[in-house]
Amino acid sequence: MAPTDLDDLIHLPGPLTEDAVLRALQARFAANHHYTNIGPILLSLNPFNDVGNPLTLSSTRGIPLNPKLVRVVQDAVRQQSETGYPQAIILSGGSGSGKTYTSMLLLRQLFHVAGGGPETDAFKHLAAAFTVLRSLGSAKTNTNAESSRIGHFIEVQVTDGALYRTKIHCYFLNQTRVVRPAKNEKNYHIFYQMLAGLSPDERMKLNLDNYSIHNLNYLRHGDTCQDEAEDAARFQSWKACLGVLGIPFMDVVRVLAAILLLGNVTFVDKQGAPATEVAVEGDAELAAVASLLGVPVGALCRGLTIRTHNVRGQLIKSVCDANMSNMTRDSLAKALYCRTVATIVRRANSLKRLGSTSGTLSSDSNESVHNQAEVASQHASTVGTAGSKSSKSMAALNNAVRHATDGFIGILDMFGFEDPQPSQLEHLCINLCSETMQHFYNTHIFKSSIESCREEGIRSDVEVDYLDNVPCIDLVSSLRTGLLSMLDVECTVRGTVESYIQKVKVQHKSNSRLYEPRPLEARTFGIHHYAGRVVYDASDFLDTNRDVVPDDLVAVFHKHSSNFGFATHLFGSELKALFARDTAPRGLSFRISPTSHTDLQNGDEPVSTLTQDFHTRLDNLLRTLVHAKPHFVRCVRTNWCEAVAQFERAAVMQQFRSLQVLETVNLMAGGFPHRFRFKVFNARYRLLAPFKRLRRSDDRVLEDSHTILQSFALAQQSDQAKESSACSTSSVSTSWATGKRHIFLSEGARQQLEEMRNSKRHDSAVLIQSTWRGWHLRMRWPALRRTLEMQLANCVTKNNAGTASRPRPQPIAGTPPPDAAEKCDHKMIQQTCSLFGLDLERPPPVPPSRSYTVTGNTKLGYPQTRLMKMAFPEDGGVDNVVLPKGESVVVVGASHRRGHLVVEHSNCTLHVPFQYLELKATQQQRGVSI
Ligand SMILES: Nc1ncnc2c1ncn2[C@@H]1O[C@H](COP(=O)(O)OP(=O)(O)OP(=O)(O)O)[C@@H](O)[C@H]1O
Repeated sequence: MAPTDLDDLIHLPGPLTEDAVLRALQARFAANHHYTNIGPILLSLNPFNDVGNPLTLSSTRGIPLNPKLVRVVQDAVRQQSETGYPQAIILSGGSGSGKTYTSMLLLRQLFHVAGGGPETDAFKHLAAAFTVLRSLGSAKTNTNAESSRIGHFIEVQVTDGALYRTKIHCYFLNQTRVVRPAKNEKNYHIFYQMLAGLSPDERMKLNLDNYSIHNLNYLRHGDTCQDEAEDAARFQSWKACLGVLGIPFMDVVRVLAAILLLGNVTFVDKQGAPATEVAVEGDAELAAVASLLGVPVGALCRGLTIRTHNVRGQLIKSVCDANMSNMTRDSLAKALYCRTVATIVRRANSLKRLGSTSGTLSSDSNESVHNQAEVASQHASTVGTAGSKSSKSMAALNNAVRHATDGFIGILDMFGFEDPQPSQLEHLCINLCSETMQHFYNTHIFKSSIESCREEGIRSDVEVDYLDNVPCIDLVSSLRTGLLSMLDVECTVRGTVESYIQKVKVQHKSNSRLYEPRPLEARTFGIHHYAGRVVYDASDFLDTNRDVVPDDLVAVFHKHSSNFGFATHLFGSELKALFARDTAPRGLSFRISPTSHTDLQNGDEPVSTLTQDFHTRLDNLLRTLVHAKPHFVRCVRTNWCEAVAQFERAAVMQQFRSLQVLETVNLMAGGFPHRFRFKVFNARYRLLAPFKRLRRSDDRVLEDSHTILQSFALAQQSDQAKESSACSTSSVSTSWATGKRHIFLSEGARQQLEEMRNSKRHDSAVLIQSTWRGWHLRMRWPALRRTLEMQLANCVTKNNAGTASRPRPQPIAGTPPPDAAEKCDHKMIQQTCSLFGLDLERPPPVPPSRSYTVTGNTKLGYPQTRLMKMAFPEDGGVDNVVLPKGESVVVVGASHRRGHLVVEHSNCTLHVPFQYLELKATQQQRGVSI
């Protein structure tokens, strides 16, 4: 087999080595095959030939979908429908490896299969939400010009076979970027798009008429290159999409403009003045920010520079120094930004049931809806027989129904692993997330299969040695001694960065995952991650982790002093908690990121830190994922510089090692990566065994499993005999093993079983369909034949009269050409004919003419009296017998000529086409009702 045809790496011939895998993939890449399977896992290579795509649902419209991506979606939809279990398509890989690109294609396909396609309101709504969120949540980084800085999980809920609703869960927004984009990187795309796309009038209203990327502090310190035309176009579609979501455009841009202008407000310590005063540089900008946020400028200035302290119950006010004031200003900018994003996500998710506009599952999945009900009823019946109390079984039934119908299909596109210089606390969180996803993959693919083989005494031919990244996750996030927990403690005791680093080094001095980078610096440490080493600069760790805005500042947005409802709404929960008591402000600190109202009721301290919050979100995500069936898509970038179609072996190899591609190929080709409970195995594959040999009772499941496997082995032997001449060199195992509770299957065996199952189901479907079609056609044949004869007779008459020749039969308009795959196989036709005793060579016999006619709901026998609708024959007739128009004639029966009736008139017998004769209901001609 040519390497380019090798679409599953488990069939790689010869010894499985890193070099062989790389060579095969490079050959496929050169032939434009960017997707390759490793059993059920999909490996995607990013060719970078669409850099510059805004990566929204709309911008990926014209991209042809690879069949392998279609398969991933179809599998997820089918499995969700068959089992009722939620499904999660998990995309992983480093930054720039193509996760977002692929997730957009998958989401489009998911709508195509389960959501009624791109014309539904649900799709348009989600597409609009994505366009809005992409601009707000993506930015140019050193490695990716369209890097997602929000991790998201898109949940598509499917109920009763129809898409019920979509939900976007966003995890963690990189806040520091809003106020301090790293060197050569950019702030969030929306700011650049806004500056390029606002009309002069809008710019004036937003006080931005004299500003550009080059004089706005939050933008000018990063990369300032811009494609204005492109940004302006993106801004127009962003604006339109806000409208689709029903979010007032002016409200959002007022906040964004205020953030940009806040960056130009700088507090400096007054020279020679008492330490209690700071001066403002950028009064005009401060006034503009206040007017944009609808608050008095004095109140805003006080909110930024004055802090209330609660000293043993006594409230004391103090003036902050310039440094503190500038930090508060940055906190406000971050809070405004991430709360605006959160509000938009909430708004996008608030669409309730999608009503008539939602699509239904395609025919492939309709069958599955039926299966869901079956699964539910199976749950119910088991519970019903076992449970004693009816209420219990009712609850179980409800649960089962909910379980069967409330599943979702999710697409997870989290941030990719990255190593910017310097790496900050938020990068540590992003890399922890990446580590956690890698651990999830390891557990699902390697750990669970290796451990269950060991538990049930199954020996596999290959020993898979994978790298477990638990030590690294423990180092960062273990409950007491993890770096993040220690950081929380340091924030509580008001420690310093140096003391924090010192404590970390002492605590983890023997941990090989932690290392000291060279040259030695007091504020840095290095971590050996699964995807490489990263040096972190902890200078801002404590402040970033505290993540607070003082209540003095939040209080400014209370509706008493603010006339801009949107800004008040952004701090809604905090304002409610703050003004629930008489004194406000009273020295509280709130989180920069939005906090729920319930969390705020717990006391006067901020409920969590940035890293605790991140942890909680990650935990929630994992809780969702462990209940779902995962479908992994592993993304790999083919070079580090976003060059089109360039396969750099070193870059790919590095990612292969971190993603453990070779280990995965080894396991899939030679191990037992799949296991089924006996009952589940039987339910899925029993159609492969002879029906009569199966016991189909609960206590004989093992016996039935063996029977099925025997049939499978026989089929394998006959296949092998056929293929022996092909002399395949693939080393893929097609073996299985029976354990104590499970049947263990190699990937090769699973693929063969699935192939046989599909072909059996296909053959059976063809048999049923052809049988039914045969029966149906025979039932219609008499009428069909009469019509055809009539048409023939008419044509012949016209031909004889020298008029137009018989027209060629035309295809029925709109009928697609027959699909080759749908053609009945000849063997099947033979089987059907022999089943019904039909002769293959001759058409079915034409049934005799009926001895009655049907009018309305009445059967009327012969003879009948009818009226001539027009003269017959029109040309005078052979014996000069003419039936004039309006003449009453006696019809004695149906003619042997199709479509004609026999009329007795003046001792002559005439065969008259029935359209010449009108049936008149008379007293004498009463028929039988049918
Ligand atoms: N299959 C593909 N074909 C063509 N271009 C692609 C493909 N996949 C990705 N790209 C391009 O590569 C770049 C990086 O892709 P993308 O942003 O999806 O990566 P990512 O893994 O989501 O990165 P991050 O984790 O930083 O968000 C984008 O410019 C995208 O247009």
